[in-house]
Amino acid sequence: MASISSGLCSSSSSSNLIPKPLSPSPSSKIQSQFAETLKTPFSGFSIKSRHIYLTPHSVAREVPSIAATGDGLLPVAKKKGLETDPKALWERYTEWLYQHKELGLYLDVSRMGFTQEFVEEMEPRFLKAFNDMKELEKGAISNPDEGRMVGHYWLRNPKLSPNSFLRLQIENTLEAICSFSQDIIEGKIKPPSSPDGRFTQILSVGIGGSALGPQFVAEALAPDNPPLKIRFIDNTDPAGIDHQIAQLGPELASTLVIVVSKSGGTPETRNGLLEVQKAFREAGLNFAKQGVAITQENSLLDNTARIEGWLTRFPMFDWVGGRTSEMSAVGLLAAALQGIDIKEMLVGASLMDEATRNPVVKNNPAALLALCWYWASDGVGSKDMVVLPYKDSLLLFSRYLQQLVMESLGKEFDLDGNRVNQGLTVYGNKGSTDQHAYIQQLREGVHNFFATFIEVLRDRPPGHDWELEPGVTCGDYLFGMLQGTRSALYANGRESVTVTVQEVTPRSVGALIALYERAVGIYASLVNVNAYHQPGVEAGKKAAGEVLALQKRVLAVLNEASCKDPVEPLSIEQVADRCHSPDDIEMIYKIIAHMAANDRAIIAEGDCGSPRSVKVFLCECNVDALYA
Ligand SMILES: O=P(O)(O)OC[C@H]1O[C@](O)(CO)[C@@H](O)[C@@H]1O
Repeated sequence: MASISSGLCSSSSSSNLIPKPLSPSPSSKIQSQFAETLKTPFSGFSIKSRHIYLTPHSVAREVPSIAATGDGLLPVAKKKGLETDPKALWERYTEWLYQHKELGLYLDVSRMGFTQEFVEEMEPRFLKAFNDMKELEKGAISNPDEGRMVGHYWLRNPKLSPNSFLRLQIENTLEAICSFSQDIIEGKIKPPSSPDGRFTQILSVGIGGSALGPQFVAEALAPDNPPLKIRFIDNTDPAGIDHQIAQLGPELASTLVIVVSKSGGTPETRNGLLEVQKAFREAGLNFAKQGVAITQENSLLDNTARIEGWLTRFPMFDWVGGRTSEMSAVGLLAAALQGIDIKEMLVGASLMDEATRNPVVKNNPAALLALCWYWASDGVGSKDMVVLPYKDSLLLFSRYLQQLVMESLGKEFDLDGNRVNQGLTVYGNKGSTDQHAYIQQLREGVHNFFATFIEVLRDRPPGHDWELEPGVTCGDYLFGMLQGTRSALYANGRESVTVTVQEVTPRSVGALIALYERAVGIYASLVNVNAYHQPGVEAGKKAAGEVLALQKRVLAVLNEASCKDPVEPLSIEQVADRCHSPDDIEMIYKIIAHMAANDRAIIAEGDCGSPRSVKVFLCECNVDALYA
């Protein structure tokens, strides 16, 4: 059982990786049966020969090298211009391996096929990118469309802030997060009607950048028995919301609800809040005494929380974007309440920030990543990035990166107004689980990706490992799967990057976040797009608003017909005409089908499968609405 790190806001050594008790090893009989079932390791891909052949009674034998095999597919790598000679590959590996000693982090780009000429050609662009990042950190308006500074780097090093006002804001907020979480954990701030007088659960309501970071960090770092457990409402799916509330059950009384929205007006988050407030009312609880808001000053949410007298409010700064907000109150409050050492996260990020300011590409891990992305995708997103963390606790890293990378880089226009339709597609779950899902296609199918392996060297807390067959632990298999997949992909011409950390700790997670934040910033400069706005999301939001406005008109028309005596069922065409929206007929049909599926409309004739035959009226006539 892992215990929580004692000083959640201390910057001393972490970690939540307190050794778990040793689980008893299976009896020797079970062990040998188990070993039998594992006789053919790595059967999911074709590494039939390797230097060390992992069988239950392994004997090192002379076999062809992993790098040089992959089922004899080496020529494919060669044809694709990739280095294939094992010695030359080793040379390339050692020459390009980036190491951050203090963080224990490595970046291996040797399995990307970029050439020296390419690196040299990219030099001027990198010079510009480094300069852009420097200006950004100094407080330039690096998000020109929104007229905003971009300051997530200041969050982990407030001294860098362009003025002392911002610096104080950051420091005070951190201070407030630490003392508030301490008070909650120690029971100094209590829920009003909980029997044992302590908050036990967090319900975090937010979406996108206001959810993905906290979700990733909770999964990666929360101890097995955190002081407060966390749940998320990150959608406007009523069934999903009901599920979260039902799971809390009577613990709703000891749930701290954190509502997170930078803008304070995101509809999904507002809906989540209203649903949760309803659940509180129904349970006879006072929401305000258990509610916390994280939002920009004077936003709708901020004003609501202030007027209703919520427990407290934390600021979200104008100059921090949602997808880079993990080190702001958005990520830190939830993490601290779960007993995660947030100062260690900040130290990790700050160390990485320092390293990624290095103006020499080879010595700058974020620049190296950006170089690889550019190389693999021709600087136009022609290949996808598949992120494969080989560690269960990092499962959500790929989802987190998906927003960070795709919302930042996926842009129609560049900074000069040219239509470029830029982007870099990111997906992935975790290894070796994905070995048994989609890696088949990665190795042999359409070649439209490059991979990023995330490797964690420490399998388990020290002293807890055991050999499930002679000389081999469970973690060795995970390691073998990663290395084997990397080799097998490469042998078939599929490039990859490997990021290695020693352990999953607050420090390494902070560093990983900072590494990718900077890589995105640099890459955006390389391809000349604004990484810090998201105009494309607005189109969908606007269209959603229009659908809801149309639904109100449909309801009014149907209500009028349904209040007649006798009730007048209407065809879809009639509804569209009466709404003065004949061109929206398809949407009107969908609105009606949705209402019918939710018992709010009655299909009098026909069925939803044949739209033209449908005649519809409402379940109830709303007389008040007639005169509204
Ligand atoms: O924190 P907010 O303002 O609720 O926004 C949530 C998310 O919505 C977006 O603005 C996109 O719609 C993201 O960029 C952001 O992370």
